Amino acid sequence: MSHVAVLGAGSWGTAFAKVLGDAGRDVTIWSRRETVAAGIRETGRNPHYFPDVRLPERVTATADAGKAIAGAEIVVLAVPSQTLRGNLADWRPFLESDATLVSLMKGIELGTTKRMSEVVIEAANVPADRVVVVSGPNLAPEIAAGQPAATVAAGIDLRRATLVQDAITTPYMRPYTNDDVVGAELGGAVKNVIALAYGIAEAMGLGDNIKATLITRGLAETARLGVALGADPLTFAGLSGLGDLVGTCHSPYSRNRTFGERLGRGETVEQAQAAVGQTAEGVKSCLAIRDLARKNNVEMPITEQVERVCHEGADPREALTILMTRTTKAE
Ligand SMILES: NC(=O)c1ccc[n+]([C@@H]2O[C@H](COP(=O)([O-])OP(=O)(O)OC[C@H]3O[C@@H](n4cnc5c(N)ncnc54)[C@H](O)[C@@H]3O)[C@@H](O)[C@H]2O)c1
Ligand SMILES: O=P(O)(O)OC[C@H](O)CO
Repeated sequence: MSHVAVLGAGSWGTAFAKVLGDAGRDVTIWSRRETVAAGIRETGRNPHYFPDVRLPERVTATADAGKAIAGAEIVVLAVPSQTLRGNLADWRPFLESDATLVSLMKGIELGTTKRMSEVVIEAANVPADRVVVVSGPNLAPEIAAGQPAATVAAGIDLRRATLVQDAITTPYMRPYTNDDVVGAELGGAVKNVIALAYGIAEAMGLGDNIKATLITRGLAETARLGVALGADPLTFAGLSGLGDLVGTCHSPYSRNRTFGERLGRGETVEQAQAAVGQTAEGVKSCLAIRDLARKNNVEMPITEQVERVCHEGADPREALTILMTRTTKAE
């Protein structure tokens, strides 16, 4: 069996490589920083992200993308959404002609408003059936610690979705297949925006009623956009929809929720980014999702207000007032 390449040695790339290794796959992680790659090779741990987590012996690392990708039948993409296109331009020459490309990203590209699988198809110049999206309630620190979790491997080619499902099945990870790529990707991208709103609400000392409302109405606007783009509405009731939304909003591990809490305490986006350190996709994606919704004449009031708070300096209290005083309507 050929090895799996995991491109990106951040929080999720590292935890996902551990899952693959525990499922019996030989894994090569590509890290941008040679120090991180050397740390993984020499200590069997990612010194920057999970210094206390021992990676399986089958997992190694390199800072040479060509070496990581050559011969891999599965190539896992685990970089920030906004850098993916540029990264793929560099990696494309090394891809095997039948490799399955797995997207772990939960974002929408700024400017183009494209989903990550669309970016992969374009930038790697591969047909849509070669892309599988993995998305679900998958907080990396829990998974790195071996806590049980489930996820979705979504692809239009069931054979490839099943290939990925098999490659990540372990006693602590239970993956389901799904053919709704659009629904899986939108659930993952929009939940980050709603988690920002949830974090803001938490920091403002708002009660459980309104936080439950944010989750429920957040899912409603996610599904509205999804249906307009051809997703199956039922996908939003599944792991990559409601599951991920609830997991992210509730978890102190969530970078998006934490980022929102900092904004809700009055920090600027720059201060919150410096404190969180890692990728909080919703901060940039809220702009792209808002634009995508407007293009498709879909109302996304929570996303609109998160964008105003993140990028237009709006006061969260004013944003809440706007949401609460919208024209009343049927559910
Ligand atoms: N962490 C999680 O729990 C989790 C779970 C599911 C999905 N995701 C998604 O996975 C994706 C990656 O997130 P993460 O948690 O690994 O983020 P992270 O911030 O922990 O890691 C990002 C990695 O990308 C690298 N990177 C940054 N800029 C780069 C560039 N220009 N080119 C190449 N590499 C670059 C960083 O060095 C780092 O290794 C995001 O879309 C996120 O939403 C994360
Ligand atoms: O830490 P976050 O907010 O990026 O969320 C991580 C995962 O997407 C949860 O499924």
